[in-house]
Amino acid sequence: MAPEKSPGTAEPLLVVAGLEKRFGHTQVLRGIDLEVHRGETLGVIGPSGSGKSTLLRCVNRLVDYEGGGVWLDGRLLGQELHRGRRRKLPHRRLAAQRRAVGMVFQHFHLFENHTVLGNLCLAPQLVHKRSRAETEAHARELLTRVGLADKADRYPSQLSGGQQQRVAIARALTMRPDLLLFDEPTSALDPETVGEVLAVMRDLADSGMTMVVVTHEIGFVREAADRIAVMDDGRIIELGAPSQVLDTPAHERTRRFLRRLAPAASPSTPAQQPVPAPAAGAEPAVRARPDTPSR
Ligand SMILES: Nc1ncnc2c1ncn2[C@@H]1O[C@H](COP(=O)(O)OP(=O)(O)OP(=O)(O)O)[C@@H](O)[C@H]1O
Repeated sequence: MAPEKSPGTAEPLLVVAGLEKRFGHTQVLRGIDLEVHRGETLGVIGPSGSGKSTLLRCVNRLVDYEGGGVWLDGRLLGQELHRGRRRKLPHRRLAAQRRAVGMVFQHFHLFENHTVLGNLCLAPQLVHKRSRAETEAHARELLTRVGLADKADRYPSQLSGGQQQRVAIARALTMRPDLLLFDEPTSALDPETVGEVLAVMRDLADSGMTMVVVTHEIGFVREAADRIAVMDDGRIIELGAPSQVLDTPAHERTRRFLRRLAPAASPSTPAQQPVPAPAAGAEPAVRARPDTPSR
């Protein structure tokens, strides 16, 4: 039985303990234990269907789970104790908790009939009730951070996929989240725009944002992640430093997964060229997709 208070004394920002998730009769998560510390970037890799996206969706409570728990900054997310039993939080309190966890999806989900600036201002204006000027100033600051200061008045359809995803990242940041989750943020992009999105993510990681990144971009996690978790069949089978997991994997299933990827990911191949960080206010340098899974 998972504890009601976050386990351990090191006070990680995110604690996942004993997480179990089923879809119908299919057990998708089989007891996930995970801690992510403040400022840490955790990469999550693994074969298709191993439960990576479901893990993220349980963390930000897009889906319910059957066992275990998720704690952010020591608080059990989405549930409360009532007469000694756990029960779901009322919607309003759940929504408030969820704001602390930003999420960037594979698809950008931008509002097509709003400008880039409008997309960034919608949620903060509704939720924080800040002045329009203050919200816009923060949005423009974030657009500069993702290298799109000059695109504030464009509509999403006027941007490339990579630029739209950078807007989606900036939008996630408007709520000033404590934790940012990325669910395969580059897998829907044209190869030529993948690098610019990875560069923005790298910049965020360097700035101390706490991030969990589900990705097949092994070159990115090798460089940018502090640790990598390998998922297989609903379990974390391996967790460690990128060099340890990618170059000397302990688990045969990790070795098999890495062998199926492009050579750049395979154990004992040299690290790739670093992902360029974007200069403030400038378009991040574009680079080719570092590796593509051969699934
Ligand atoms: N809403 C759902 N209803 C039923 N089954 C689901 C649902 N979402 C996911 N699954 C199943 O859960 C398992 C894990 O899916 P999940 O998307 O978490 O894996 P993944 O590791 O992220 O895969 P991929 O790398 O292909 O995105 C799969 O067998 C999937 O079919």
